[in-house]
Amino acid sequence: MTQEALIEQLAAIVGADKVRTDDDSLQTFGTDWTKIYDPKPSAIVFPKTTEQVRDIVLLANKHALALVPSGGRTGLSAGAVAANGEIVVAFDYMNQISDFNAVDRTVKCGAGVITEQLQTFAEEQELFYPVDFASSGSSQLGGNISTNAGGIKVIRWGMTRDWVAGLTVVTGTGEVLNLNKDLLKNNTGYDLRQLFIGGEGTLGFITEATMRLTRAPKNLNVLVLGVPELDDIMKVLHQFQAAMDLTAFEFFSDKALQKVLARGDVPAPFESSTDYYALIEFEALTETELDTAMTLFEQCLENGWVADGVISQSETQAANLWRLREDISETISEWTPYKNDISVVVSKVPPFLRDIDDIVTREYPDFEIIWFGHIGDGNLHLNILKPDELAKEEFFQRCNKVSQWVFETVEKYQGSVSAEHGVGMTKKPYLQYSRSAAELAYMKAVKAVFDPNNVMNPGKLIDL
Ligand SMILES: O=C(O)CC[C@@H](O)C(=O)O
Ligand SMILES: [Zn+2]
Repeated sequence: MTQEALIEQLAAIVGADKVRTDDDSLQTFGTDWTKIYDPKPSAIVFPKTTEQVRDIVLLANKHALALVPSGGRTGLSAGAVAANGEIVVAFDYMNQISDFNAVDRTVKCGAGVITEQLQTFAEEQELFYPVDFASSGSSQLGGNISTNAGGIKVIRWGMTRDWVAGLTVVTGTGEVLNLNKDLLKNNTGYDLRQLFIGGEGTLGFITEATMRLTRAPKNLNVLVLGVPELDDIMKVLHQFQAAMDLTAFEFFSDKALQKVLARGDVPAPFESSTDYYALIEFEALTETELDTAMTLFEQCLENGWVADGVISQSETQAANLWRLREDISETISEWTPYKNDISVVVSKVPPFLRDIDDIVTREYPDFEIIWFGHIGDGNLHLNILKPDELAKEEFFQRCNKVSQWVFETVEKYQGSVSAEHGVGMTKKPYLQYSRSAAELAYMKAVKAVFDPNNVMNPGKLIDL
């Protein structure tokens, strides 16, 4: 099909004003935050309804076109990159929130609803949508669900998967499915909803989701502790978790902190510095929780695990302490980092981290290495920063070589090569370190059932 005919056919489905081919739009909507691949889509289309998405998918099947879904484009694994002339299906206009049900504590959201929009809506109902991350202001629910996004509160409230009551999807054959009917209990066989959560748009596109809401936490307190030894962070976690429920347990290195502080937006947590820091958040419904936290802090000091610490005295201070952790990713993006988002079960974190740290410090003596992440979930973010003088291609080539050893260690510890960022294109070559050959064969077979003509986000997650 000629480009002209393609635009005409797309315009017939969504209207001429909802198809864009100008260079600016192609560059913007053709990529995500990965910065590795150059965007090269052939058109951007903005459907407004599930039926329009279905018609786009049918058109793609008829003419062997490739479709890439696009949400807030905050992904870090190139899951929403169109680098091969694909048509980008952008969900920005499908951003309605409707059908709030106070009894069921559910609400219907278009795929293009922004995470923060749902969080604010929940607050207005005196409820809470707990999945949260630094990109909440721009990430969209369709993308969150397609990557099963995690974030900073997983230790208490779980991943996006845990909040999806029902889904409307358009499969790769153009079938519209309403999955799970928002039921809490539904044991009628295979839960197809779960295949689309974390499916990265490779089986079909999510157009609507019913999301669950919950009670809002009260009086959240934030504690930042300076921890000289990496291993001791896990001892601190264990000590706190044995005595109280935490809403977050994060960590970051001094190198990460120094980068954030250098921007001058937030003050240092305290005067002394240690190699690592733990950020702990907990709900204090009464004074008792605060007293418990203070006692635990003192015990950690006495045990020599912690050298210094601060507890938030106001919401502003709590927000500033959070920024020390939450601003890291955006701050270091200036160095075109090579990203790893790896996980193991929590009990294996200390030896796993030591092994990986040995590999990267040995193999990258001239590179800056930044550790941070959701250590309470066993999820570590390892970012290698590109030296200014090194070309992007050479830098990524050197990183790819070391990746193999990193992922062999992930495999040895039975961990995951992608904890919460998804697979996309960047982690696809390494999937076999986390998934067995038999699993991969089943995944391929599932892809073939839902998308036999390989029109849905081809080249991502798994190849047909
Ligand atoms: O940039 C990263 O490596 C992690 C981004 C995000 O998952 C975070 O936890 O801040
Ligand atoms: Zn993260």
